Amino acid sequence: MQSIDTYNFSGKKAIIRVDFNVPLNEQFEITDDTRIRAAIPTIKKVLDGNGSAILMSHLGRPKGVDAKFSLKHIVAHLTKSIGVEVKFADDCIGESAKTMAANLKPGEVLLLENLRYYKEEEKGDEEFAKKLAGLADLWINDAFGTAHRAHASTAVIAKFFPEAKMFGYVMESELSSVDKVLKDTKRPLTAIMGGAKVSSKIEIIKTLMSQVDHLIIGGGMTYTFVKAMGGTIGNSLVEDDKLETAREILQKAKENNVKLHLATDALIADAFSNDANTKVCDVNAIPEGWMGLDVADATIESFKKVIEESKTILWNGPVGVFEMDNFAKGTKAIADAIVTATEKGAFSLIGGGDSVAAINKYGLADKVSYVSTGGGALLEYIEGKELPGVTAIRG
Ligand SMILES: Nc1ncnc2c1ncn2[C@@H]1O[C@H](COP(=O)(O)OP(=O)(O)OP(=O)(O)O)[C@@H](O)[C@H]1O
Ligand SMILES: O=C(O)[C@H](O)COP(=O)(O)O
Repeated sequence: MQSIDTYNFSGKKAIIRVDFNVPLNEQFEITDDTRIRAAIPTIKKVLDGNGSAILMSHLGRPKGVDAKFSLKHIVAHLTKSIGVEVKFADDCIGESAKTMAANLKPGEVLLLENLRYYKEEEKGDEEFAKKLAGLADLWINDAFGTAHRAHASTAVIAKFFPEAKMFGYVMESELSSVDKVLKDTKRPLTAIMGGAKVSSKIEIIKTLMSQVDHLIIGGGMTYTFVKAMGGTIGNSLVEDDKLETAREILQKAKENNVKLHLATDALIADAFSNDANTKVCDVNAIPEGWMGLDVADATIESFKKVIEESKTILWNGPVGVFEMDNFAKGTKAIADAIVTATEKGAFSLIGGGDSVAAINKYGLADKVSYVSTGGGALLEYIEGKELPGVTAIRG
């Protein structure tokens, strides 16, 4: 396996798979550039070694060519972040990309247009991968956020670079940070799972039950558990077809001696709006027409205590609708408690688009041990699944 630290990039063109799938607002401005900032050291390493960098990524889930998903929206921001003018090819394969790549000089950077404008990317098409590979001398995979996808640019392309493929620094640090949580765990290990994607996350909770000491359930996830235990949840978010899974998890917690912490009180609202009427009530007794949108004070206190006594912390998913100021208190309190634990020596790992957005919003990203660029990829890696983007390099 080649290493980015020792490879001689001089005069070479590196095609780097990055994950620049960043959130954009209506004006196409980047609202969280964590993924771009993370990729800079890899790009600079190539440039400083007298090589040139061809960057390729997807953005969103376009169905064919769609200007809304063009990577041209990030060119200016990227130029500023790298400190080198980024050239842009309005196609990722074809004549323009080929010519621009061929003319690229050492120290220069070229960004290719959205890979997902071609359905061949997600299909893992070999011919498409070959065309991408033809632009460069070596392949660096630095797209941890997309490492769980077996796509042309994340995995299939590897076969065209048997002797010249390597991880970038994002991949290296993501894998070693997660490995640290999984293998070298200081206990107690606490996982905090919140957010809204109950069905995709409840399965990973099942796996986590054999790894964690404490499991804190927050956010929209709460109400599927409360209902499974016979509580009344009003109009709160719930996934009825996961009630049985929730019961299995409760049972597994008992068997594995995992301390499962569920909210006891909730801040409820009569509409999904920052202006809704609110009140605090017992989490098991939410009236019809009301929904739980944040944890309330008693829960915050008990969650805080568990977090602050933990030695390893994994956080995925906010515990309330933190985008609305009136329902952000719980998520802010969790972030603060994680910072306190980290200051006391705990290792804290934060992953998932909205959890990372929350930690950035509160200016606390530098005060936790590791902020992951992965959402789904991080969860799949923790679950113990093989990531195609990792296998493509490591074999
Ligand atoms: N009680 C709740 N009811 C409804 N939505 C909630 C509740 N609590 C949190 N949420 C919402 O959950 C969303 C985030 O959920 P999500 O599962 O996507 O987490 P994430 O951190 O982005 O992880 P990933 O990137 O892996 O998807 C936020 O938009 C937040 O408003
Ligand atoms: O945001 C992500 O999780 C990655 O960029 C992967 O995106 P995808 O879920 O559309 O494949």
